[in-house]
Amino acid sequence: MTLSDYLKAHAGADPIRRDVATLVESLAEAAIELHRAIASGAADREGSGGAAVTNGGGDVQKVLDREADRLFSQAARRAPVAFYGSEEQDEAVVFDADRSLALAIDPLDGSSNIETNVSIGTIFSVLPVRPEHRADSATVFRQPGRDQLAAGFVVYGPRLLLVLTVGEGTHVFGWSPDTNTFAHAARMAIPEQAKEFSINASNRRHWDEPVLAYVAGCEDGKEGARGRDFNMRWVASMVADAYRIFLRGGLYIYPGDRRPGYAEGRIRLVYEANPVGFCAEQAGGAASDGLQPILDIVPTHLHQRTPVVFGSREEVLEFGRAMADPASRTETSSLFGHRPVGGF
Ligand SMILES: O=P(O)(O)OC[C@H]1O[C@](O)(COP(=O)(O)O)[C@@H](O)[C@@H]1O
Ligand SMILES: [Mg+2]
Ligand SMILES: [Mg+2]
Repeated sequence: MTLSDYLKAHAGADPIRRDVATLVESLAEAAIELHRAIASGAADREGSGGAAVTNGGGDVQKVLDREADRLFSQAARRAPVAFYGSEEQDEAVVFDADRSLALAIDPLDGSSNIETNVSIGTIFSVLPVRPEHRADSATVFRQPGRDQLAAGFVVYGPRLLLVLTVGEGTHVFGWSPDTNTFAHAARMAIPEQAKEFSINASNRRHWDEPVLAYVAGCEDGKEGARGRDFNMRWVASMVADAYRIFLRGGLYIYPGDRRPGYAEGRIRLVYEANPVGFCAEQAGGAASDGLQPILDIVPTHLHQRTPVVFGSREEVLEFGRAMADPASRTETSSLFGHRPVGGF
């Protein structure tokens, strides 16, 4: 089944679902274009002159970040998108407030890996536009992730893959260069148990006690309280870590830490944690900020950061227990260190 067939079957005669189908197809076309740009060596030309630019989040924008933003912005404009909120633009852009959808997007995820030929990606979240949003465009991206109509991510790796949920499970589609189409490959089911964890351990000295305690438990392996061994992986492209975790289980953790500006970690709620969280839940996994499911958080602004942990359901719960354990808690600064976890 092609992506197009899948979306048509989902949409039926429902006008909003048809709009979602049009948008997802348009994003998939832009992803193929970006894949071609990456494969052609555009990434190798990084740093070939021009002043460094930073986006609203303070991250350095690379040439490919801007090119990805241009491609997906055009794709959204061709589809029934009213509001376009991108990691690469300070403010949301209004295309036509009378249209039905809002798109929040991380056009290029894993930018630090661009020139190293490691998998990078695109993450997107589709939200409804209700009458109250038309008067004040800022409010449309304050909807909780639970309200998403569709979400997904593209992996530009050895294969070009699209992971998608429209609220009926999470599905992976693989692109074929022969037919130039995405074809359904599998419905994803994240294994309940994790054998791997993913965290940037170079930040260990900045972590709070509960995070230190959880990671120590994994590292202690069979000899420790967990009674089994864990492997560790960190690609530094969330899409690549997420796809591996969706396939074979595991836990991705980006906590708040004590570095200036990192009290709420690094990951953006609206266009990174929410779409991946929706895909994780729809694949039988879980996603939390340490206190509540990611999808229940009501965002305050487009570029808001959040601590995040997602992956195998049992391991997300286990992480939550470590966060709530008084024995591992101290009076520290970051969110995971302060907030009781559980009930997610
Ligand atoms: O550099 P760090 O701290 O390891 O963070 C890596 C994380 O940051 C991200 O690169 C953030 O995405 P961007 O490249 O879109 O800024 C994630 O993909 C990744 O998991
Ligand atoms: Mg990103
Ligand atoms: Mg990005």
